[in-house]
Amino acid sequence: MRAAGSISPQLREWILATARAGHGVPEVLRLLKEAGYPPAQSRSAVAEVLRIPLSSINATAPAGRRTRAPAAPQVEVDGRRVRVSASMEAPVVRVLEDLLDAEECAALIEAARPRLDRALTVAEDGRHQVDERRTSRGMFFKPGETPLVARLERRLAELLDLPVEYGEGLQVLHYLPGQEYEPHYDWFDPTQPGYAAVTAKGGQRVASVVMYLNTPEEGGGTAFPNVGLTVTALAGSAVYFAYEGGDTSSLHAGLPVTRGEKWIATKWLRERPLR
Ligand SMILES: O=C(O)CCC(=O)C(=O)O
Ligand SMILES: [Fe+2]
Repeated sequence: MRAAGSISPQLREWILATARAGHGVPEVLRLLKEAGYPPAQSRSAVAEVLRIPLSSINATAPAGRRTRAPAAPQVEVDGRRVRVSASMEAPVVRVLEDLLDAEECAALIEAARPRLDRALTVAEDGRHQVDERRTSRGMFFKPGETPLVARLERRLAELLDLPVEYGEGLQVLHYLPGQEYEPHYDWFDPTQPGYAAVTAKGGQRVASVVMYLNTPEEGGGTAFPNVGLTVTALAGSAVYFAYEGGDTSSLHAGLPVTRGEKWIATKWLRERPLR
């Protein structure tokens, strides 16, 4: 192990510049490994330079669970056939057809509609905040709040091979023309001061499922700008994507709705049980 203070000025500068350029800790570590630095040394250097607890980036910390990506061509879950119509590996993306039926989509929208509020994001200090990057309105269901929510949670658990306790409460978002969700990552940035608080229960997020509850007349797809992919918002279908914390290829956005409206339900999955 390297003693504190023995990091060369060049390495210190490089770590700072790379983190400031928007690369997450795992990406910084990957680049260091590529450049030939021993992993343990890299971890302690990154922890010291970025002033984050070594335990939050230590590879020896108990590894949490991951989701299983649904396999093409189709998966039988909850008595239905979910078709996997497109797959990508970097980032891990699956486009899922017929995950929800029309009645389920309509029932979720109607249950959410009276409870919509300005959608919040998680601030750097871990608190929820109103954010200009996210202009939609939304609400959260409590885990298992209604029989329909509970059934969807079980369906997703079976589909992704991850028990329901690893899932955050289902979120429903509503976008009107002009509203969007600008490019962002769903994983929590370990370099942010609020990281310990948001991950204290459940740990890091490992995957997301964005379910389309209606088909917008125009616009409103989910874009992955780093890989040039846009998934069309089609009622009843969904996009699943997984990321090891810091996977910058998972950058994604809810594109502006240009005509009509857009309703989605999002499920975020954690590496450890939340309850
Ligand atoms: O609206 C979308 O298509 C994307 C939503 C999203 O990224 C999220 O809820 O985290
Ligand atoms: Fe997202």
